[in-house]
Amino acid sequence: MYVLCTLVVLSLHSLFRRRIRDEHEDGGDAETRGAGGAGKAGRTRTGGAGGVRGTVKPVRRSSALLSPAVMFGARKTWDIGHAPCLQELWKNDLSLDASSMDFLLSDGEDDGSFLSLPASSFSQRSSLTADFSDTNATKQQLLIQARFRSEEVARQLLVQHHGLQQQQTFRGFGTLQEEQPSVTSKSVTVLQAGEDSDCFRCLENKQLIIQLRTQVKELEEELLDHTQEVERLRSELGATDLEKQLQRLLVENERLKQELKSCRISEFQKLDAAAETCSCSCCPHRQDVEVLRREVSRWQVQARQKEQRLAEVEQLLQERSCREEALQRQLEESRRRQEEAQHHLHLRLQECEGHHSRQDVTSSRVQAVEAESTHSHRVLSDMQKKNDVLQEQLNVQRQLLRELEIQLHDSQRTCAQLRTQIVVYEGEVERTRGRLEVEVQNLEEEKNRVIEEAFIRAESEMKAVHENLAGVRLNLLSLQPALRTLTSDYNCLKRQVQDFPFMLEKAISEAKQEICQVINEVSSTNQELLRKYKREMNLRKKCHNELVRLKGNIRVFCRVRPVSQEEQDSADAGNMLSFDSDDDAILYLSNKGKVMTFELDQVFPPKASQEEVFQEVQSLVTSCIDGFNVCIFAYGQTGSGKTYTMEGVPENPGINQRALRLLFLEVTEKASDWDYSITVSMVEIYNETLRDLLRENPTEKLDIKLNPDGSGQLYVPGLTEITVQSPEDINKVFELGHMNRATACTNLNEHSSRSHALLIITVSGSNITTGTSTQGRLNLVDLAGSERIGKSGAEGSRLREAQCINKSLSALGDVISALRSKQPHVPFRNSRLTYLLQDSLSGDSKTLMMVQISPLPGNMSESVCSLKFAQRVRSVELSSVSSSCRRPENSSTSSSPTHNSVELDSPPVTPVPLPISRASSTGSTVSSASRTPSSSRRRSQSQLSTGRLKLTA
Ligand SMILES: Nc1ncnc2c1ncn2[C@@H]1O[C@H](COP(=O)(O)OP(=O)(O)OP(=O)(O)O)[C@@H](O)[C@H]1O
Repeated sequence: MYVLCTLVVLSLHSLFRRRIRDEHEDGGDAETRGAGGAGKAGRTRTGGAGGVRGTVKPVRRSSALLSPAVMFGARKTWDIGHAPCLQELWKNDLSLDASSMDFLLSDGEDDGSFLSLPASSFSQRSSLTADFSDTNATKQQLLIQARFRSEEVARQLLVQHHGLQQQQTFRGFGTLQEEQPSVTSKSVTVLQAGEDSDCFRCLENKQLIIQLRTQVKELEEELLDHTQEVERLRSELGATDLEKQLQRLLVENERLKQELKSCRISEFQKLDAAAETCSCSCCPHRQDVEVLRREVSRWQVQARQKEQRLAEVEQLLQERSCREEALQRQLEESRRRQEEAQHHLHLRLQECEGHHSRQDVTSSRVQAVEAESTHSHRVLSDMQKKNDVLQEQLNVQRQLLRELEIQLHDSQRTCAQLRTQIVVYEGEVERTRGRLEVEVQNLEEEKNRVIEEAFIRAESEMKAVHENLAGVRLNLLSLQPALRTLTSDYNCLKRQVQDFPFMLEKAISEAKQEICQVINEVSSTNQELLRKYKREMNLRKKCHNELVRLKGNIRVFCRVRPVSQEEQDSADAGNMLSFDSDDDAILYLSNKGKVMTFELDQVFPPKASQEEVFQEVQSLVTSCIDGFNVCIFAYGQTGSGKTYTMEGVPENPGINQRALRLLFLEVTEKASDWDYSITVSMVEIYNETLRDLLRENPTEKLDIKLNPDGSGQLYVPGLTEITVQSPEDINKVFELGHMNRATACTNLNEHSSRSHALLIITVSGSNITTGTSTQGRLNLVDLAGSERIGKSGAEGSRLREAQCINKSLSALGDVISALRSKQPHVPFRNSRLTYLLQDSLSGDSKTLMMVQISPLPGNMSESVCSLKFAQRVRSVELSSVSSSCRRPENSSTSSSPTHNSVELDSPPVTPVPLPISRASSTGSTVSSASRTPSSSRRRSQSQLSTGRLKLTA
């Protein structure tokens, strides 16, 4: 019966619970439909209860689903249907996770079994769930407590239902004994009583449902109030002290940051203002501003580092605060559980004791009933068994109580440890806080210091800026009148600019007229200057000509070569030649006790250098640039130094190279006004044959012809002319000439002394300004050595060479004599040499004969001959016959040389018997035809013998 009643009660309980759950689900769904996740949680829980009721199905939930709002819709009670499972779990010592715990908490409707959980419990549940993940030990502990609680609640429910059944049963038994004493009737009564009881229970259950609903609503309201209250308290009280401290620090930090930022901004603004005010590069404040900027940037870097450090410390503090908070929550939870456990244990103990006392009462009643009925005996025995079971349960409960006490001790110990840990953490937090405060203090001091420094600097800067500003204002005040003046000027200029195009046009036309006028003036001035220049040039030329004329168009120099070392060893040059220390134109020659005096234009002693010789020659060379024809030739016996004087040696060049260098120098100096070109030709006359030494085939003979252009000039057809532009070109030309001369003759030395070598330099110039052009020619001649045939005893080809040489030299002497005596006829055609040099020996040409003398006594006779020849040439008195009277031979005769004149004017073989009558004794008016060689020779000899005679015909 008891079992039947229990089953009925349980089925009713299950039915009511399901109905409540359905109703609650309807409300919960309505509530959680908006909450999404909560609705899902409710559905999951329902499915679990309706589907697999007998198994523990873990459902994972997030901590968000455990919020009070969500938990409100799914109020937690102990599900009695899970009791066997819990027991089984307990027996198997299986651990439950948070989801299993959540699953085991389901709806309930019994007053006694209903475990009302306030909102604070729900809120703590989230922390409980969070604590599960902290440590396994804590989790296990909480699971054990949950098991205890579930077991305890299940047993309470069982006991309550059981007690209710017993009471009803006993009440039924009483009624039965009063109305129907028989056992059968008792049974029927019991059944009737069961039906009444069912009706009663139905009504009672309905009331219970209504009460429960009312209670649920009240609890909802209460929970809502609690939640609001908690929120309000939290907002009022704020967080814990640590949180408050942290918050305060954060606020302080923010404030400091803002302050620092504002200080920086103000400082930058001040600096920028100072920099803008003092924008000039030379302002000394600019450097200070730069320094301040650098310092501020350095402090910014340091501030950033401090901020980072502060953030790290804040983070650390926050972490520790969280940890401390978690520990505090853990401690609170532990305390709360401990109190709950104590409370439950106490209640259960009381209940057990009450139950025990009730059991004792029941036992006494049972014994009384047993005495009346066997059935009662059976019931009594059952009750005794039940009592035994309860006794056992009581023992188990006591055992559990002891275990719980042990657990309580453990919890207290854990609590103490946690407190110690909290104290440690608090100390650490305090230290960190102290450090932070010190750092914040330092930072603040640093910040204040920087701000003060910056402020002081900014103040000084501002002061300076203000001063500058005052100065600028003063300047502005002083500038205002100037500005007014400038404004008026500007307006005036504006008007002028507006009028500018017309003015410009007018000015341009005026300028054009002026320019035209100036150009005309300049042009006329130029014409005048050109005219004057030409006149001056002509004057200069006339002066030069007059000077040369005064000096003589034909000048005779004498150079005595030094005695070489070998010659000094072999012969004594002694006193044969001597010089006048007062007059450099006198040379004394003692021969056989007689002293012969020779007066020339210039005498160069052996010690005279090439440079000294050239200095006397260079005026003639420069005449060539002015358009004069110049002829310089060296005359003398073999070995007297002709080649040395004309060509020189590489380390000491002679007249040829120096003349060309001088020409280049002069031409370069006049390059601004004149455009000159210099051409060079080299020819050789050997045995009256003309050869071009700059040709590829130098053996080819050349001819001399009259220029077909009608100028009356002679020219050599096919003669090579090389334009030289530098001294290097000259060297190349000389090398080529020497090479060809060597190619033409097998015995160079011998041949070279037996031929005349001519270097012909033509200087053509045109004046860039005037357009006038000039052309001058410089003939530099290295004559062959004169030789006395009788003395040398030459024969054959040697004799022919000597005859040719003497003939040409004699012809040269005749030409020079004719020129100096201004004879109307000059026998140029008597030899190839004179014919070639005709242009350079006639007209305004200037001629220089360099007579080379050997100082050796063995060459005395040749030296005397040469000197006599030079003396004779020089001593011819200048004629007053005008140049117009002097006509070249070819101007009156044919262009080709006539042998008649050669024969007529040809001198004797040796230069010594030069026809004196032709050369000097006849005078300028005497014709060559009237001269008698014998008389002139005698006269000359007599004059020469005395050494005093000067021909002054
Ligand atoms: N002024 C001088 N100073 C030094 N040495 C000289 C001088 N004059 C001539 N000599 C030397 O005398 C020698 C003969 O001179 P050079 O050959 O010039 O005579 P030359 O008259 O040209 O003979 P040739 O008619 O046979 O050609 C050379 O060795 C030369 O170096």
